[in-house]
Amino acid sequence: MNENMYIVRDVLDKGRGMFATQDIKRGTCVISESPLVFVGSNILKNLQAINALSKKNKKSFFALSNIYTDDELPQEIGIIKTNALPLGKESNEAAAVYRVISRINHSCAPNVQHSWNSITQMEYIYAIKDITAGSEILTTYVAPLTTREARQKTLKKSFRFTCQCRFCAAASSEEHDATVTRINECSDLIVKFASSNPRKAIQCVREALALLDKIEVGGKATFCYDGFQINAMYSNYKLAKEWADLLLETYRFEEGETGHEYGRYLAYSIDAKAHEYAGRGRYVDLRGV
Ligand SMILES: C[S@@+](CC[C@H](N)C(=O)[O-])C[C@H]1O[C@@H](n2cnc3c(N)ncnc32)[C@H](O)[C@@H]1O
Repeated sequence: MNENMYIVRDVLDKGRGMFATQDIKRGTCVISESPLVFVGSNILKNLQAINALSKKNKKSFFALSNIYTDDELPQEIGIIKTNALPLGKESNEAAAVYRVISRINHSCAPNVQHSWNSITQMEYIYAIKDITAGSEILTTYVAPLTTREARQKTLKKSFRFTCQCRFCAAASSEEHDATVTRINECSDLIVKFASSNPRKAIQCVREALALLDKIEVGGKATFCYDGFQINAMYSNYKLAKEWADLLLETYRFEEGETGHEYGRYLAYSIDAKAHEYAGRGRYVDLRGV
């Protein structure tokens, strides 16, 4: 763990939070950390897991914030509900609580992204944009490609605060909503056109990537994957290789080399034909799209 890149300190109206102590370049792993405790939907199991913690870890756990103090919940459950982060789909466990990572506050315009690695059993936090020394390190607690209303509703219900980020500010929320709505439309159009009109599908991939560049909330690797897959499917292997390289680079910036898809994407960049759908469609010239 690199303790020098950040500090955890009090922050006005948010409790504690994490701040950069130096300039951090996009793609840097800001922190990697093993969970204090794994948690799931079984309350009894959660309480037993917390009870089994070492004295030091128990102290760290009970030092975390609890926003559910008025709800007559056991303190342990309040802390879990405030601090647990979901793990990846490939994990046997649902979520985990961390001594340091659980201190990261929310923004709908985050500068870091979480990534769970089920082999190392660690959570990694990667900078998705350059972060200047002194800035707060912020992740998103909600799906970033949703409208302001939906994000605010979830944050209020689950975390009991109103986000004041630039995308929630009245002046820019309408434009941001229109952008995320269009990105989601592009996503649907890619699925619709992938098998009938691959040129149109690639156009939608490019449009979504350009819009994501504008709002910088991460999530570009998914579209790079679409670009790669469509080119591989219609036997445009030279282009597929270019998309696979872009996919690998984008994924490395978003999820790091510790991301669980990194090995698979590396294989595509070495050999675009490694994809299961490679050459499945009749050849369509996708050059110049
Ligand atoms: C996982 S904890 C984050 C660390 C917490 N601030 C602390 O003091 O330990 C989540 C809680 O932090 C606070 N929080 C996170 N992001 C916030 C934000 N953007 N504005 C206000 N409060 C925020 C809320 O109380 C939320 O329920």
